[in-house]
Amino acid sequence: MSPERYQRIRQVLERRQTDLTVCLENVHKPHNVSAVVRTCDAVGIHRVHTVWEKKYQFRRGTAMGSQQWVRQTNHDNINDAMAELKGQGMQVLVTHLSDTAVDFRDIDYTKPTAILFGQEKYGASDEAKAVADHDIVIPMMGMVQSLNVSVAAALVLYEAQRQRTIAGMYNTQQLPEEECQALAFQNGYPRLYKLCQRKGLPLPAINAIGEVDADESWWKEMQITKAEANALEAD
Ligand SMILES: C[S@@+](CC[C@H](N)C(=O)[O-])C[C@H]1O[C@@H](n2cnc3c(N)ncnc32)[C@H](O)[C@@H]1O
Repeated sequence: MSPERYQRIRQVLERRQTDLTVCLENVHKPHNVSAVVRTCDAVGIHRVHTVWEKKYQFRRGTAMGSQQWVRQTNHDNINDAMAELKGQGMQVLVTHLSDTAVDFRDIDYTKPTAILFGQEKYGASDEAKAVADHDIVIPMMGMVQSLNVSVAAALVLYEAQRQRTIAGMYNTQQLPEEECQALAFQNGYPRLYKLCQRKGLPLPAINAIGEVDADESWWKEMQITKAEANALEAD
């Protein structure tokens, strides 16, 4: 990859917010999942959590679309997802149309936060609502009862981004360096990455100008030379 592309990738990864996440509960329409994940990337979210009950599990592994920059953790059920997020010290917010819900702009998103969005037709489950720290709502003034889930996600996430920008939270790298290097290699050298995975080899480091920084034995085990690797990626 060119030094310019590597710099751009670094800039993105150094702004990733590991303590802000989204949980999609049975959000199953591919265009909605893709749209939410795209917004997550734009806001700097590193990882998205998904829960699909049995009838939606065909979505596993496919619904994230082309968004290879945002990591995904899939949970078998909502209780596991909630337990993991709470265990990470996150405040859990459930987006939910209720009279007792808090206006989404009144929340402090600079705290470690997980925001749950519910199924397109039925919304969030009772289990999710029961363990949430807050129900949050985007006030509705018109005739329609609710927004499209990806629109709701964009509004809430950009409020989080606004608050975090003011707090300077995009100025400090949160993502561990090892994870930055792994993502840079995976996306900067996709074919080499696949080969490396197939051979079960450790991921190499990337140097300051974006080159693969591996020793001779790694190249030998990959059965490819640096020149061949460059040609492979250039195709
Ligand atoms: C189309 S809505 C589901 C509507 C469902 N009948 C309900 O009562 O929750 C799908 C998801 O979008 C989000 N959403 C849509 N409009 C919202 C609003 N005004 N406030 C908060 N969340 C909203 C929620 O995550 C919701 O679960």
